[in-house]
Order: sequence, then structure tokens, then C-alpha cells
Amino acid sequence: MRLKFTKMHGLGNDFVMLDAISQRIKLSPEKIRQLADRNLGIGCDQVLVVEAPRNPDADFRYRIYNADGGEVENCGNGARCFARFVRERRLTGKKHLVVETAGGLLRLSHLDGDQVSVDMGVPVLEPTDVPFEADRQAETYPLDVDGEVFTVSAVSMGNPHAVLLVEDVITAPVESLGAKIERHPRFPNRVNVGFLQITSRDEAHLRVFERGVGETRACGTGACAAAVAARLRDLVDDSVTIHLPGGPLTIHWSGPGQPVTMSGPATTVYHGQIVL
Ligand SMILES: N[C@@H](CCC[C@H](N)C(=O)O)C(=O)O
Repeated sequence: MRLKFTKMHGLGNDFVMLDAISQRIKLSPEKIRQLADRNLGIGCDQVLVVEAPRNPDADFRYRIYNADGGEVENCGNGARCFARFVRERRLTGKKHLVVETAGGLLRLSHLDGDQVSVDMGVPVLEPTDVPFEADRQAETYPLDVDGEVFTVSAVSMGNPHAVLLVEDVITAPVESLGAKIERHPRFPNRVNVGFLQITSRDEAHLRVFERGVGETRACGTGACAAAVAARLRDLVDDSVTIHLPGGPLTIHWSGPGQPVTMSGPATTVYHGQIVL
């Protein structure tokens, strides 16, 4: 199978974008892993596949696969790249788009330059829906990891996130603790793990150990979940700039029941073809 693809990134969270409207694509988890492999394939954190919508309210459907081959519900940086991709590939001329993901419908708008704004939907805090094992909903939960207890928030942005406050993101044990929490039995679908350092009411730093990938340079849904977790604890205001290793994202959330808005860049790197 010969596939045309585009390499893109959102703040260094990188993607192989595939247009499944103009070409026939059949991908197994093994082929996804091959595409994502940085030595044996193109290399990326996620493979994103653009398809015709099933939902009549949506312009497109986009599917998200982690580098480990697993299909997941949502990807914030990927959503911004999706918006730029369908415009550059002339699949649509619309400035405002509705896209169907496995995590629900997202609304996207092109802003000036390379910036895209995404209505990421209402965050889910009910533990069973994250999913996270807990007796009742709370702002934070104690989580026992190998006998040491950490305080985490559990938030779903369509996909599951655990958020921990740290004093310094630079020295936070992102790889070691992130890998343990990702597979903690209280998160039955595994989880993305955010390490958040709050520096003021409108500024914070975040590193994310992503489910199915490892640490990435940026995680859009992770930034949204971190802003929600911090706002619930009244540690930040409604609008907060989250600085990730790859750069900043602007997140706005005005409280429970309200949707989260994320704005940031989408970058095209190159176009290519691969035989799989
Ligand atoms: N990089 C993404 C999140 C991608 C999916 C995630 N690894 C998961 O398994 O849920 C983002 O920008 O949100």
C-alpha cells in the first residue's frame, strides 16, 4: 500500500496525517507502530486519519492512534493540525469546522496566522466516566504508587488525565512516575499523566507523560485537564497560559458545566509518500 502523508506538529507534539477521503487506507496496529517508529518509519507521537463524517452535524471525522498502535478518543494538538491539514489539502474552505472524534464533537476555528482555536467540550469530572476508581467525585484523590501516596486530580477531556502538582517541572520524575501512574490499576483504561507547576494565577508549566507514547513536547488535552484541575482548586483564573516544553497554549475555562477553549499553533513540516 502506497500512502500519501503530511508530517505536522503542534508545539513539537508530532503527527503523521493521512487523508482517508482521497485514498484507500487500511491500518492495523502493527502498521501504525511502523509509521510512528522514529528509526524504522516516519516517526511521530500520533497517527491522525481524516475520514468522511458519520455524524450529519460534523464536517469530518478524525481518528487518533497513539505510537503504540492503540486508537484513542481525543488529541488537542492533533485537532489544531487537523484544521490546518483539511484547509491546506483543500478538503474544505470553511474557517469554522465541526469534527467528530471517538471522544465526541469538537468545534474549531482558524485564527490569524498559524493559530487555531478549539472548543474542547465540557470536561468530565465524574470518576466512573474518566474512568477512575473512586467512591465519589472530589477535586483531588490520594493515589498509592508502590507505597508512596500522591495527590492527583482525575479529569476526562474525552480522554483520561491524571494531574499532579509539582514544585518544579524540570526536576519532576516524569518518566519514572508517569509510567507507573499511566498503568495504575485505578485507571482501567490507562491514563495520561500531567506534572503541573503553577507560577501565578494566569501562568503554569506542564510536562505530560502520554498514554501509549511516553513524554511528549506538548499535550493539548493535557493542558486543558491541567487548567481544569487547577481552576477547580482556585489556584488559577479562568484564562491561563500553560507553558509546555514545546511552547505555550492558551486555555480558558469558566467552571463546571462550561466548555474548555484551547488556542495555539499548528505547523506543517513536509509532505511525503510511504510504502507500507
Ligand atoms: N497529544 C495529545 C493526546 C493524544 C492522546 C493521548 N496520548 C491518549 O492516549 O489519550 C494531545 O495533544 O491532546
